[in-house]
Amino acid sequence: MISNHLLFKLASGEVFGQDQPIALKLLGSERSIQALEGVAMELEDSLYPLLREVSIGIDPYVVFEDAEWALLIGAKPRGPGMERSALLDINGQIFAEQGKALNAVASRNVKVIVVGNPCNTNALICLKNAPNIPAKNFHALTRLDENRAKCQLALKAGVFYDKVSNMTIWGNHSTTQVPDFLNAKINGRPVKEVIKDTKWLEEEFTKTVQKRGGVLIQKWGRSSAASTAVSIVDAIRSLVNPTPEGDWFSTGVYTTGNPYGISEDIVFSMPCRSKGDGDYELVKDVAMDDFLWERIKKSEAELLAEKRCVAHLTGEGNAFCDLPGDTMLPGEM
Ligand SMILES: NC(=O)c1ccc[n+]([C@@H]2O[C@H](COP(=O)([O-])OP(=O)(O)OC[C@H]3O[C@@H](n4cnc5c(N)ncnc54)[C@H](O)[C@@H]3O)[C@@H](O)[C@H]2O)c1
Repeated sequence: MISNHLLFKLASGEVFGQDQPIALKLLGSERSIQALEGVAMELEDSLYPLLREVSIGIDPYVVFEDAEWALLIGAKPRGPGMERSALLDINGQIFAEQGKALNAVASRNVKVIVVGNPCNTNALICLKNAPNIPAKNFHALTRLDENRAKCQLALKAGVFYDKVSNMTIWGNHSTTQVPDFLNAKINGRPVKEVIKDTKWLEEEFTKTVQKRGGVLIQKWGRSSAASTAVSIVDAIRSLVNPTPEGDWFSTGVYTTGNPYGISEDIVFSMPCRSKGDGDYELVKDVAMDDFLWERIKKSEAELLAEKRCVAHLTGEGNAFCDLPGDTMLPGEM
């Protein structure tokens, strides 16, 4: 569903620019190969001037050859009654295999955006299986959460979305994620100066962002494929265009040497900036208070537990699953 929205945006030039020809290599599974053929036919029939190649396959070692960008979306949804630990294992295996394939055949400078859930831990599994590609090149998509948070703040303040900046999502792409209203700005002013309703900020806002995907599924009977595709476009564009002065974006990145004291060796969403060269730097001077830090620690604890649960897939010994409660993905209720 997500890919079907995204592919047409990629082919149109709205992501990498109108002067950038593009080759799309689509990885499917045995079950989805017919659907893939259908999508490829639709892409061909759209006569996009920038689209120079569409190829499909089910072997990541073939499909990922020389890839410059790997958008890892395919994964299994959590079925009724399935434990989060089971989902971590089933989908983790997909990302271990894809990490190995990227390591073997992709461009050495490939940028990887993991969308399939649980995306932070899948990204960690993927990068651990790709030791010859810099860990910095791997992202877990938390941009949809950022966009949802901006939308809620704009609605509450009665301003247009583009007036909301400096929006960080900290942590895991799950219901422990932390949308940061301490550092976000509206019209360049701290959110708390513009929205005086602290109770709303502390209680309603965070909950609304965390559960937005689940509410959407309940209403529409399917997940947020279109807005997720838009957020993948935003995530890529943030890496290939310079970040506006003073602003930043959120993305799940590998923690190594972060100034905030967040555990090393996990994939954690944090504020980042880019020069527009595909790379990024952490924003290192974001303010913390107890309320923010307490919630960040909860998301960190969840990610550390997820990591222990997939140790067999990251090459770190035997897995031990002690997940703190059965937290949800944002698309679940
Ligand atoms: N990070 C985010 O913000 C975010 C937001 C929404 C959804 N998601 C996640 O994105 C994923 C995809 O969502 P969707 O709505 O497009 O689901 P979908 O079920 O419509 O599509 C998933 C596709 O993946 C394919 N697939 C399964 N295993 C595969 C494998 N090993 N290799 C290649 N392809 C494989 C399936 O055949 C299917 O076509 C889910 O895991 C969902 O939870 C993440």
